Amino acid sequence: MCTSVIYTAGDYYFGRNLDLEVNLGQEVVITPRNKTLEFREMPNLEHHYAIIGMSIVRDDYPLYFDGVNEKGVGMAGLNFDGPAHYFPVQEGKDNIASFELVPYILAAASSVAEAKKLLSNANIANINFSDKLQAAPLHWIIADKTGASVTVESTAKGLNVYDNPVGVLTNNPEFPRQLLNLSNYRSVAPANPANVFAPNVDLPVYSRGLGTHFLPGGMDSESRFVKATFTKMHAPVGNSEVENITNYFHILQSVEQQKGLDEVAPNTFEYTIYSDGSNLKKGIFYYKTYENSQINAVDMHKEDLEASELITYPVQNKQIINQQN
Ligand SMILES: C[C@H](CCC(=O)NCC(=O)O)[C@H]1CC[C@H]2[C@@H]3[C@H](O)C[C@@H]4C[C@H](O)CC[C@]4(C)[C@H]3CC[C@]12C
Repeated sequence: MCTSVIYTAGDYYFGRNLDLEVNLGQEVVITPRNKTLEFREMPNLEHHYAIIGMSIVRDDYPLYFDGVNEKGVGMAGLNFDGPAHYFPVQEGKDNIASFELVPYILAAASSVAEAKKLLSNANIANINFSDKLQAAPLHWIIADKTGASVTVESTAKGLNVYDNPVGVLTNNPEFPRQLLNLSNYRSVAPANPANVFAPNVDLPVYSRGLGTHFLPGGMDSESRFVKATFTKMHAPVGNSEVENITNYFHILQSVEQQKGLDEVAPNTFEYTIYSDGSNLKKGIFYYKTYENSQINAVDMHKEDLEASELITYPVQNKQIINQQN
């Protein structure tokens, strides 16, 4: 499972947890402005916005899991196994393969509004990257540096672009149901609750935090959607970049999947392989991994964004303990 969140704290931060049972060997990949982006059914883009994000690279093509562009638009693909449906190539439509969607949007959209325009005539085409890399059933969240956010879902009913008022995405079920489910948690609050349950009975406030007693804590997608939304909505605003990115990772960690808790096959466990968060205005990509609790950063503006070849940084996976004596 995965969780993706946009957090507002003066600047805007966007990223995700990637939860899976296997490490696919992703790296931090920068696609500079003059790297030609090829699309199967759409014209190639020789010049476009620069992109940074987590990706694997196959045949010199960046298969982004999530990323942000230099205009402050962020996008992530999350598992949507079941409802996801891609269609045959359709005449008269903008046919985009699912694996192309992140580079297609981030290359050309400078806002969520522009992303919506790019999607207005889109058909998510059922095209595999290769025989080995078949299309993954995904849905997507797009967010920008104004805080706007949409969810993109291609189901048997067609392509839906939903406004996302909470700026959070996890996995199934379809987005409108995830949103409606939040109503079940209207009474969850940071403060201890008043006794409206049985006002004539003495119900002692025996613990701090009773307002969150019914906050879900499961690994499942609905639970993570509720918990990440609640945590984000009440996250403090920091006074510095370091404070903000620290807060951001705490939001993601509220729905971290620890090893051993989510068995997806006998003795095989999904866990949070990495968490990342980018400052959408500054183009700085931060990440940590399950093994490495340190926050690492790659600043896209420290690279030659006019270049024409992909730039990659290996993920730092080694835990470095700050030995104090
Ligand atoms: C499985 C994860 C989503 C995390 C998640 O929700 N996990 C588990 C679950 O809930 O079941 C998705 C996110 C991005 C996806 C990858 C990207 O879309 C890029 C690429 C696209 C190709 O069509 C398939 C492979 C490949 C490399 C995808 C494999 C599946 C990934 C890694």
